[in-house]
Amino acid sequence: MNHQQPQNTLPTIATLDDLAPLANYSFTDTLNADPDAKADGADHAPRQVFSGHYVPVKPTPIEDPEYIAHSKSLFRELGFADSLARSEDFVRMFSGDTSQVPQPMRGVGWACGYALSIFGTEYTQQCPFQTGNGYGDGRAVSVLEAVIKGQRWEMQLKGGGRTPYCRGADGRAVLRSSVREFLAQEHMHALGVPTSRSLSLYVSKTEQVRRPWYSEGSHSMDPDTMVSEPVAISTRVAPSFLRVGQLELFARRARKQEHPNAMAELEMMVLHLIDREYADVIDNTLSTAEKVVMLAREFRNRLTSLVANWIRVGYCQGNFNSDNCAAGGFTLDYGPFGFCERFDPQYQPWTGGGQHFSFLNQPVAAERNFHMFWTALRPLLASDEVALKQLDEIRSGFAQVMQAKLEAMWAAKLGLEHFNKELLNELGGLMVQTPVDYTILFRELSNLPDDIAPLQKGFYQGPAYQADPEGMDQRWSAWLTKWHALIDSQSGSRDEISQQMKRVNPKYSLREWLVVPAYQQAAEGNYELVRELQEVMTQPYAEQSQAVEDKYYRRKPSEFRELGGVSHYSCSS
Ligand SMILES: Nc1ncnc2c1ncn2[C@@H]1O[C@H](COP(=O)(O)OP(=O)(O)OP(=O)(O)O)[C@@H](O)[C@H]1O
Ligand SMILES: [Mg+2]
Repeated sequence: MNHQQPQNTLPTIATLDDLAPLANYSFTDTLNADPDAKADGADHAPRQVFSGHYVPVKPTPIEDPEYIAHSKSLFRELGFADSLARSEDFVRMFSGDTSQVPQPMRGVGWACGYALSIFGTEYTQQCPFQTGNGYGDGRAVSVLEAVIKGQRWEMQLKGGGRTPYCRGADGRAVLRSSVREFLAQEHMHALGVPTSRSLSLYVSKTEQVRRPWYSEGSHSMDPDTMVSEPVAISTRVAPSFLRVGQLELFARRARKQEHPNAMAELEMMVLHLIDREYADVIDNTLSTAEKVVMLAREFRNRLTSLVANWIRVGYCQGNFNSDNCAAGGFTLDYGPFGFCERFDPQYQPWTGGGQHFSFLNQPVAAERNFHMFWTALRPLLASDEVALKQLDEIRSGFAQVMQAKLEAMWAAKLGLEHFNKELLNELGGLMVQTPVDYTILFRELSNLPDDIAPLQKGFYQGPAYQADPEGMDQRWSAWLTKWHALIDSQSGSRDEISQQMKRVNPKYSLREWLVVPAYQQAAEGNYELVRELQEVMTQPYAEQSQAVEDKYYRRKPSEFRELGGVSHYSCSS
């Protein structure tokens, strides 16, 4: 993804009519539609989809939409005027009513099927038909592909109504989860982590749906009540929304020879992925076999960088299944995510997620997804032994590349030119035992403090610390002395090292207890806090004002510990 777009060009798109001529639908124009689909896109009941890459679907608009927010930085990058976000026809389209879009935009969008693997194991039980033919975008509907300033973007409504993949659910996203996803995507972008982006967020003033959730003050792991929540549509934007699970679906069909076109559909999908996400690094004139090998190498490169970045900023995806793993190597699906506060290698905010998807296990989870990706590509190289061997070597080298990226990341977080295993392990032990606030600790270290007093701002003081505070403080001091000795042996000045550390250790992270009041107030029609969080969290490395620091640069208050809906949550849909 291109994250370094010029920020200062004047807006050129002030109306939907300005945007319309840029529409260019490569996905639906080059790939296969489901032959059983309805041409008018009125395809809103669960059913099996046996072949084809997509189903044409008309989104279902939310009732009485109201503007909450748009991403000013994405608007700037796209050359959209800010006023567009509140204009009538833009609001209509991005709250799901595509019946009046100006041509050559199309009123019918599309949804895609995908397969699911959890931690490297294929599943079909989640499909209502037990075949895998009913699983895919159940509430995500793409409504536009456009080439803007030379770059192709796809725009997808989340919560845009039922599709054939809805599995009997309502096709909606509630305001709570939409606010979280909207804020998190732009926060991650500002953190320098590749991600789908947020375009806009609209809520319905009248339409609500019921969801299981936590009663006030509940410490239950699972939701203990049902609540009515307003529905919302957030639009997310990315070069494509192709997932590892999507390749898997076509590879499974090819492997089982489910229909005569299955292998051809797999190859089309893979070549389309290369066009959409890898055109800048994979030469279009190469043979398919050469392209596939390069794709695997480049995806390995992106995926390992991505996960190292997640750990750098304290992000836990929570449910890193292959269907939540974008084949372009960026973050996708901000449902069960969370940012680590009290450091715990096994931090996992999603109650349904399991330890295998916990914070520091994400490199292993990524390797499982990469394994499924590799499995899906292999059939395409069946007749080319040399290419197959290259592909297999890329697969087997994953752990080594991942390790190298992690070591470089930890070294950078500590301002070191070289990774030092012993130093990191000692620090890790202290971080767990104390325990510390992940963000605050590294940010305070970035000031290269002479003693541990500033670090104590991030101490939660658990039982081990309380049992022997002086002993623990001494261990921290001893560690700090060792670290300082390494820092001082390096070439850069202290000031340079500090500045560099502050570029990799954010000051602000999207703490869940700060997001909760924002979506609660939004449900009452007050969007101030959502917009304030958007401001603060899109400049996560900046010091910002004293008032912002006092409010947002804080350990998690103890009253939120183990609180349902704050410290943990069931899949937030
Ligand atoms: N309310 C709903 N109606 C229809 N389908 C749903 C609903 N909630 C989730 N799904 C579907 O269930 C599957 C698993 O849900 P998950 O929480 O991973 O996805 P999501 O957050 O909706 O989607 P995405 O991965 O597109 O961000 C997805 O395929 C999703 O489309
Ligand atoms: Mg998902």
